[in-house]
Amino acid sequence: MATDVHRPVSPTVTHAVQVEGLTRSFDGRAVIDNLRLDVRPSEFVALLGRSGCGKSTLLRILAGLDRDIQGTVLVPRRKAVAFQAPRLMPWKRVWRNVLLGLPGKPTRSVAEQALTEVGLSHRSDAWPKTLSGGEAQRASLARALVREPDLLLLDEPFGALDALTRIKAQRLVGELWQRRGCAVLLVTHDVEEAVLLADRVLVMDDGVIAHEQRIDLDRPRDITDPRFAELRAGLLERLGVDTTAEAA
Ligand SMILES: Nc1ncnc2c1ncn2[C@@H]1O[C@H](COP(=O)(O)OP(=O)(O)OP(=O)(O)O)[C@@H](O)[C@H]1O
Repeated sequence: MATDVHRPVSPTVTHAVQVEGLTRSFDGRAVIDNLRLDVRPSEFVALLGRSGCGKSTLLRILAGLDRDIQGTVLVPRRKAVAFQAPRLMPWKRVWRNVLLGLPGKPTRSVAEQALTEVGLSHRSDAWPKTLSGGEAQRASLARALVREPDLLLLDEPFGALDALTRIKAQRLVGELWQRRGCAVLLVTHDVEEAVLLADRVLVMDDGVIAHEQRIDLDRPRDITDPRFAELRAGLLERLGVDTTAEAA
């Protein structure tokens, strides 16, 4: 019999995420089908996969936003999620958005600290509509950080940003991860981003983790390193992208 367990675990255990036999169906179709996934504490894992393969569904389940599942999902109590759309409340100033939903009565200084960490303290009093795309995304990251997560779930957080802002945001997330030491699960469409940031890249297909690639390159990573290009090409191939034209 399948178990339905979605409970927080102590962050001192050997896993930040432990998923077994996870199945999620929509209208009788299993989008996630008996999936197994382990993420170690402090590990940075990137999740790739063709559009519609179930990446966001998996992330929502890990975030506790979808509990209509079969299987076992163990995640830390302290977790936070940031989505592609920053989801800021337009009627609250940036610092109040950062504290939104936090339990207790957090002081402004808690928000200020997180905003400083993402380089946005100068926009603390601003209204969300006055922020640039990159600033709004950093506010969203600050909102995740004030939760002091043991697990940070990122769903295409840089997807809507222009190329330069995206590079800066990627660098920021890499720095935050190294400083905070939390586990990160990053859903992305960008293979280069995955190889740049992750310890391990997973490729999802047919409702399971179909492929796993460890990235054993020193940090900060050099995208001109031939080994970087090799890993990138291997993953693109796994995703069914023909890279021969690129190589020619
Ligand atoms: N609430 C829902 N009701 C019905 N079907 C859903 C629901 N949520 C997701 N699905 C379906 O589940 C499948 C996986 O969706 P999901 O958003 O997880 O994919 P994804 O891999 O994140 O896609 P993308 O990369 O395009 O964001 C899709 O076929 C989607 O239509």
